Amino acid sequence: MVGTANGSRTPVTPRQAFSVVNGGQDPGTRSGPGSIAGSDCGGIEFTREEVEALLNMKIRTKDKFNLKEKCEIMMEYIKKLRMCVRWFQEFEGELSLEHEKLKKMFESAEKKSNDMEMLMNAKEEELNSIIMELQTNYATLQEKFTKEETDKLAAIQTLMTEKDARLSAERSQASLTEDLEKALRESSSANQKIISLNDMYKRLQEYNTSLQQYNSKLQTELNQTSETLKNVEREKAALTENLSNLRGYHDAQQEQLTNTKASLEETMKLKDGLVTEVGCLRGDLQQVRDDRDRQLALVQDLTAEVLQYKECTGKSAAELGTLTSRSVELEATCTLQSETIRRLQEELATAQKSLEISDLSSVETRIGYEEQKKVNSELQIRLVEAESKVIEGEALRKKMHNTILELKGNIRVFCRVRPFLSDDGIDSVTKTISFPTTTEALGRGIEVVQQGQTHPFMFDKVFTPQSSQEEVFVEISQLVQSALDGYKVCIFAYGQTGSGKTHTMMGTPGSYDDKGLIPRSLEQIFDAREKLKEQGWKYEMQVSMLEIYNETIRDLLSSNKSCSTDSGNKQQYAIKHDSNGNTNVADLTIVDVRSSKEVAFLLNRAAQSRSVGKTQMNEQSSRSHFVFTLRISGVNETMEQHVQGVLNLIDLAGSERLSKSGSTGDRLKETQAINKSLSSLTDVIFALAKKEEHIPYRNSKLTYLLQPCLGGDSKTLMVVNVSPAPSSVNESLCSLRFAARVNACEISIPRRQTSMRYLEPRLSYG
Ligand SMILES: Nc1ncnc2c1ncn2[C@@H]1O[C@H](COP(=O)(O)OP(=O)(O)OP(=O)(O)O)[C@@H](O)[C@H]1O
Repeated sequence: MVGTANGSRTPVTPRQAFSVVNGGQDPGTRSGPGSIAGSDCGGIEFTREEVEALLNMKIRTKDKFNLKEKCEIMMEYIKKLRMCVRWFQEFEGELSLEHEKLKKMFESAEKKSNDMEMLMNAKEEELNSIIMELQTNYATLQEKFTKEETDKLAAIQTLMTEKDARLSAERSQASLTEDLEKALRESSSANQKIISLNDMYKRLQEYNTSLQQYNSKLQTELNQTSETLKNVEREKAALTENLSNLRGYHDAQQEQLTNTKASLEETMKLKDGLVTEVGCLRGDLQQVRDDRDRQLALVQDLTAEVLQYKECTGKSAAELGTLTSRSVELEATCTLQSETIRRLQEELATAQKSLEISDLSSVETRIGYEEQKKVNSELQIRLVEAESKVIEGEALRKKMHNTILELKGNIRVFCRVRPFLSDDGIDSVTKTISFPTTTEALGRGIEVVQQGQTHPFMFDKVFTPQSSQEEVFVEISQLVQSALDGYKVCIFAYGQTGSGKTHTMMGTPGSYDDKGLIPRSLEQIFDAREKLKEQGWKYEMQVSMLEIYNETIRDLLSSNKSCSTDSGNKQQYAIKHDSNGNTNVADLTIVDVRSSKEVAFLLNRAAQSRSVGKTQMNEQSSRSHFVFTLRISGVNETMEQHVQGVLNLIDLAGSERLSKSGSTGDRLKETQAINKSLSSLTDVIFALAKKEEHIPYRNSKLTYLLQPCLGGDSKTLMVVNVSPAPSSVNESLCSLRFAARVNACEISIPRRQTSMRYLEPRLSYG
């Protein structure tokens, strides 16, 4: 389409233009070219078809020989052609103008487009950075979204639970409505009762007031009891001192008694000798007396005979002489014997006198002995009383101490020093560790001497090398018991290699007296379970055991050996904590147990799976952290109560320094992993002590696993084991310093996990 000659761009359809050329006639209906109105072409336009039609037009006349007509038509045709040519020229000029204009427009458009492109590039860069930012935001949002999604799922679950609860509440509401109606019916009769109840209410109010008074009295008494407790503490100190005095006195009395006994025995021996001597003398005397009597009888017989002879006449003087000389002889013998008898009687009297004296002294000694015995038994009774008072006072102290610690939320720390071993070297005489005996520090203090300098420490309890496994267990038994009451309990042994951690936790295999805390705790728990049965409690127990070796969790109860490491699958043994502070380790073998024997069997199995390495320090040194977990779930249907406790018993790997362990190669890697996790433990403890906002639990598997025990609401006890060897003094000092920091660390107050509902069948880890 082309424009009008004057440049106006009024559109003209081809038919219009054609009709103008053909003088308003349709070319299809016309045989010749149309005549042009007017002499020039101004305002007339030609279409391509019209131009072609004009060029192809054949001049036909009715009469072939009528030249005039032919000439006129030709003239007309030429005129049209001229008009067409003029239009064409004008149109061409117009077109070139248009072309110029368009060219200019194109150039300016091109410039604009370039500008636009530059602008677009800048814009694109800007947009790219915005996109990047948005992508980062998107990732964060995605993360948040996932978290929200998880929260949402949890919320949905809670909602479902609440929905169930609501439905049951609705059901109970319906029944309550029924009850209400019933109650309304009863209310009229109850109204009458109200009057009497009002009376009772008044009386109750009075009772309440008296109770309040009683309560305030109790409060005062409590304050007094606290005061008394302080007094008891003071008394205990005095008693302890008194006791030690009494012991000294008792020892002296005992010694005196032994001496008296010895002298009594000697006197008795002397007396026996004298009695025997007196017996002999009496025998001799009797014999002499018998002799004398016999002689006297003989003398009398003879005298009678003499008299008889004297009377008789026929007796000769010789016979008389003989008889007289015999009688003189006999009289002399008699005198001699009388003398002997007198002497013997004198001797007897002396012997009797000395016997009396010895009897007297023996009676005196006996009286002294009896008195001594009485004093001794009195002392014994006083000693027993004093000891029972000390024990009572100690129990009270412990209870108060526990309460204070529970209120303070501290991690409790016990320290145990093992005895000297033959492997500790030749220097067993130098004493680097001592135990102060002052009232304040008795049983709680320990002092380490390093390069002439004494470093004192105080813990909740200090066990000397003489302390038995039983004594250690007695101190933790209450803690173990509380796992049955629904508390989370965590006991872990810390210390350098060979300091006695495994001995404390496990004991010596096969030795009954040397059983460690783990077997003793289990025996206590299973015994207590039997006793609690009488009160309607039913308990279910589950055991799991794992070790963390080179920052990798191993399932020690897994029957599939190839599955016992998580190196291949990151999801396996993943540690997860839920919002209730419970911990679960994915895919960990959990075994239901019914007796301590079953657990002992599992402990044996775990011991076989444990990785044990050798270092220069300890032939059987364990190179991994061992975590024993007992989950306890108790139900009391009568009381409608459910408790869920956890007992975590942990034997940590040795805390020695690299230089001391002398490790190389794989052992070095192990030591580094152990040190990493132990230093993470230190970081966590220190962050907790400083009450920092961020606690780096995730820095190691050990701390992440123990998160609820360290910063949560569990009862936690650390046993720091120490070697008495002078060669280990630096390590001992490090361990004790760490333990002191742990002791000062406050965690939240232990919370009992108890509910009226039934809990999940798979109990949580911690
Ligand atoms: N209280 C103790 N009474 C008697 N012997 C003990 C005592 N404590 C430790 N021992 C002995 O000391 C040695 C080392 O103890 P143990 O293996 O328990 O140390 P450990 O700290 O567990 O070492 P590791 O870090 O290598 O596991 C053992 O032979 C053990 O029997």
